[in-house]
Amino acid sequence: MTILESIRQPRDLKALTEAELGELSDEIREFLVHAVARTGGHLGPNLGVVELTVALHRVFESPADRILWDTGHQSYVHKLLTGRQDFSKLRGKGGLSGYPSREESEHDVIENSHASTALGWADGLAKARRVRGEKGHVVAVVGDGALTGGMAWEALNNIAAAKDRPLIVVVNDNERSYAPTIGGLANHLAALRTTDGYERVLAWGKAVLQRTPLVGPPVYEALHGAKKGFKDAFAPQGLFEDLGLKYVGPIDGHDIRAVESALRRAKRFHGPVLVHCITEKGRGYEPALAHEEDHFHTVGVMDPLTCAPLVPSGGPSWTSVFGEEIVRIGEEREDVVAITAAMLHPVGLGPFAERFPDRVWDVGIAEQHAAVSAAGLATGGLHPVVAVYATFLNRAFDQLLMDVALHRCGVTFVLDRAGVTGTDGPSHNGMWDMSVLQVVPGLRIAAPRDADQLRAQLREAVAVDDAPTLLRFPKESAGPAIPAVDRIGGMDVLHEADDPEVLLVAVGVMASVCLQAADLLQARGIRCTVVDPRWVKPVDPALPPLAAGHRLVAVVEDNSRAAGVGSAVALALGDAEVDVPVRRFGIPEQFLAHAKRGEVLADIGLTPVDVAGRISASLAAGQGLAKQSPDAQEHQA
Ligand SMILES: Cc1ncc(C[n+]2csc(CCOP(=O)(O)OP(=O)(O)O)c2C)c(N)n1
Ligand SMILES: CC(=O)[C@@H](O)[C@H](O)COP(=O)(O)O
Ligand SMILES: [Mg+2]
Repeated sequence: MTILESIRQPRDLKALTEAELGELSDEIREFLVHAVARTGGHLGPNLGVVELTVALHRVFESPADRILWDTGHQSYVHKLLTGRQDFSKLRGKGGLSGYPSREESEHDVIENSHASTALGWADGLAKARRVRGEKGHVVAVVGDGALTGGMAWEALNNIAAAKDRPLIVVVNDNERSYAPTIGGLANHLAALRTTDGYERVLAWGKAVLQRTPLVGPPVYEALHGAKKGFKDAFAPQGLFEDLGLKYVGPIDGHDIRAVESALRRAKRFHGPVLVHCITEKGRGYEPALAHEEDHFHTVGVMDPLTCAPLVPSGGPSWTSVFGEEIVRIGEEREDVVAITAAMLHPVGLGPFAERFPDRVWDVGIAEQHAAVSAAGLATGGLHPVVAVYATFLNRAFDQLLMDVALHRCGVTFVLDRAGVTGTDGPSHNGMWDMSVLQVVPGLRIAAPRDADQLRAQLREAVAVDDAPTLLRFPKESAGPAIPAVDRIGGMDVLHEADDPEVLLVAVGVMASVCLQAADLLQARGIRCTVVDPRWVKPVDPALPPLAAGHRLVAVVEDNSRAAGVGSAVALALGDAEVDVPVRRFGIPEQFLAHAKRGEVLADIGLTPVDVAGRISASLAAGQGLAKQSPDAQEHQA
C-alpha cells in the first residue's frame, strides 16, 4: 500500500515523518499526472499545491476549520487527502467534480470555478462564527491570479477592517494566472519575493538550519519570528500590512516544514493574517514546466509520457477561427483593439497579441473592469473587442448595461464557451448570456452557426460603432459549413418545404440539430422550414410574418429556456399579433451536473430525436391546429 492510499482522512497525515511527507508528495504528483492524463483537467495548478495542501491539512482540522479554495480548480490534492482517490471519472458523468463539491464531501465549502470569491466567503464565515460564538479557523487559499479580481479586494477591505476577527488568507503565488500574472499587484508580489537582501537572509537561515538538524525546528521558528524585523530592514513596506493585515512571508510553498511553521504562527494570531507562499505551477512534471503558454493549466486526455493528445480534434476550433479572423480585421482597421481577462490564449487572442502587441490588454481576472475600460477605449476613438468565456460575462452585466450600452459605445463582446460546456460543471456552462442580456437596450447579439458565419458576423459586429454587439459560440470544433438555401430579411433559410407546418428557428450551433430534426419530422410527414436568424437580438422583423405561414414555431437554443431567444421570439410574435404557438427548446432552469457536452444535451432533451419527438407530439395533441388559428395559445414546453 502506498502512503497516499493509507490516507483516508486528513488526520492520517499527522503521524507521518518528514521523510514520509516527502514520499507522499512524490506519490501525489505521480498520481495526478497519470490520473489527469486519462481524463483531462487542471494539472499544472494542482502539481503546484501539493505541499501547501498537505501542510494545510496537517495544521488545520478540516471540516471543523473551514478551508476554502478560490476558483476551486486546484482542489484535486485536497480531494485526495479527504477520502476521494477514485479519479477514474474525474469531470465525467457520475465521477468526481473538477471543483469542490458539497455533495462529495463535508470538507468542501464553495462549489466554485469563478475566481476571486473565496475571500468574500471567508469574511462571511468568520463573521458567522463570531456571531454564533463558534470556535475554529477560516482559511482561504487564493492564487496570485485570482487576487487580481476586484471582488478579492472588496473582501480584503472588509477582512482587514476587523483587527480582532481571526481569518487566514493564504496567497498561492506561482506568478501565473494562465500566463504570467500582470499589473501592479503582480509587481508588488514580485517585489516582496525578490528583494535582494531579504532573499540573502532567507538563504542564510536555510543554510543554518541544514547545518544544525537537532535544533532545526526551534531555530526555524525563531528565524520566522524574526522575519518581520528582517523584512522591515530589507524588503519594501508591504501593501498588505499597510492595509491592516499581518503579513507572513514569503514562504517557500514546497517546503512543508516552512509552510506549516507559517500556518501555525498565523493560527496563533487573533486577527487577519496573510501568508504569502511561493509555488511553482506544474512543479515536478517537466513537460508542464517547459510549457511556456500556461504550464499545463488544463490538459485534455493525453499520453503522460509524450503529452500527445489522445482524442482527435474534430477540425478547427471556434476559438481559432475567431483568433485568425480578428487578426485579419486588425490588419484592415487600426482602431480595432482587444481585451482579455487573464485568458489571452484560451480565448484565441494569442495571434492578435503577437501581431499587434500594443493593441491588446490583459486586465487580469477583472471582467467588470474589462467592460468599463472598453467603454473608455470606445469613447477614446477605438473599437475594443472584449473576449471572455460566456459564463464570466455574468460578472460584467452592470458594466455592459450602464457603461457600454447606456453610453452607446461601439464595443464588441466575443463569448467563447457559450452554451453547455459540460465537464467543468454547473458554474461553467455559458447558458445565461442570451437570457440576461435580452434586457440591454441597443445590444445586438449574434449566434454564428458555423465558422463562415463567425467570420462574417464578427465583421458585421465590429462595423457597429454606436452600440454594443456580441457574438457567442461554443467550445471545441466549429464543424462543417452549413449552407443557406435562401435569405429572408437578415435571416438565412437552411431548409424549405412546400406548404410548411413547422418553423424551426435554429439559434447558432443548434442549426445542425434543427436540420436533423426537420429530416426526422419530414419522415413522419411533417413539413418544416428551418431558419437561422443569425442576429438573435433584436428579433428580425421578417420573422413574425414568416412565422404566420406556419402552424407551430419551435425555437431551439443552447441557452436557458427561461427568458432566452424563444421568449424574445414569442414576444415579437405577440407584438406583431401573429397568433402562432411558440415552443421553446433550451436548457432547463437548473444547474447542470458535470458530464460531456453530448451527454448533457441528451439528458436535457436537446437532441434531434427529442426535438422532433416533442414537436410531433405537440401537433398530434392539436397544437397549432390550423395556420393562424385564432385560438392557438402560446405553448410553454
Ligand atoms: C471570473 C473568472 N474569470 C476567469 C476565470 C478563468 N480562470 C480560471 S483559473 C484562472 C487563473 C487563475 O490564476 P491563479 O488564481 O493564480 O491560480 P493558478 O492557476 O495559478 O493556481 C483563470 C483566469 C475564472 N475562473 N473566473
Ligand atoms: C478554472 C477555469 O475557469 C478554467 O481553467 C476553465 O476550467 C478552463 O476551461 P477550458 O478547459 O474550457 O478552457
Ligand atoms: Mg497563480
